[in-house]
Amino acid sequence: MIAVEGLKKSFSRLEVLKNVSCGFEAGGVVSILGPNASGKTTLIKSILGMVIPDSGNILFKGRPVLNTFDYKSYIGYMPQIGHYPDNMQIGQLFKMVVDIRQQEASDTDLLKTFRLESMYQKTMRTLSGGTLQKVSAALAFMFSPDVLILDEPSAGLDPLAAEALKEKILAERAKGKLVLVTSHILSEADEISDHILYLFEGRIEFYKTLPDLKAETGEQKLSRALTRLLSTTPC
Ligand SMILES: Nc1ncnc2c1ncn2[C@@H]1O[C@H](COP(=O)(O)OP(=O)(O)OP(=O)(O)O)[C@@H](O)[C@H]1O
Repeated sequence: MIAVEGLKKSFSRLEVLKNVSCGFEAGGVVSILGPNASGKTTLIKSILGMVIPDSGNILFKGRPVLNTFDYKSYIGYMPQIGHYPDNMQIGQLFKMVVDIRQQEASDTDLLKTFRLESMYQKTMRTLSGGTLQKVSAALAFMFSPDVLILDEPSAGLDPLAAEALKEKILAERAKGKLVLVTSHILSEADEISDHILYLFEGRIEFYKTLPDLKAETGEQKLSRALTRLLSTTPC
């Protein structure tokens, strides 16, 4: 579905992605893990065309994405922190997105689960951080995209909302969707992931299936498997 080939990106003199190559297939959840500043968000923003790499290629369904836009309609993106117009109401935001897409929402599960419809009159600047996250999540899933890219999706969500989002991710994966998730919450990654991609200082330290990772380390939990595997690498 997505191929990343020899991706390099620097911000001034800081090399953030150092020759990253990986592929992501449909029908699975890939958790992109790694310490702060290891390049996780830069990698997903490169896939989304929000960061322009210095070199390397990104292919979506076999076609290079650089300077193209169409492929983005197949991707639902939930940013780490959603930025929306301060004075816009939640209802206006959803209407605006539907108008821009010229397409009715085909998946309103999270709108209902998070009871956002009852908050349509609230303006974005009055929302709590967690409610903003719920809005971002509902938007990401709204048009039933083939690929979901979720940047620390449960950060700031209350436990029930985080659980609901996890269930939604698993339901979409069961439909054959590809879900890329960055996270620092290992228990959550343990429950939802098919693959773990671990970035360290802009390089892929490893990219393995979760069962392989556990078998290789002899551990049952992802957190312990990572500790064993990365005992010489700071987390
Ligand atoms: N637009 C930018 N300009 C300058 N530096 C940037 C920019 N975007 C990211 N960086 C730097 O690139 C490095 C990697 O950032 P990135 O957000 O990809 O890390 P991350 O692995 O997602 O981190 P975290 O786990 O903290 O979210 C950091 O040192 C960050 O400060």
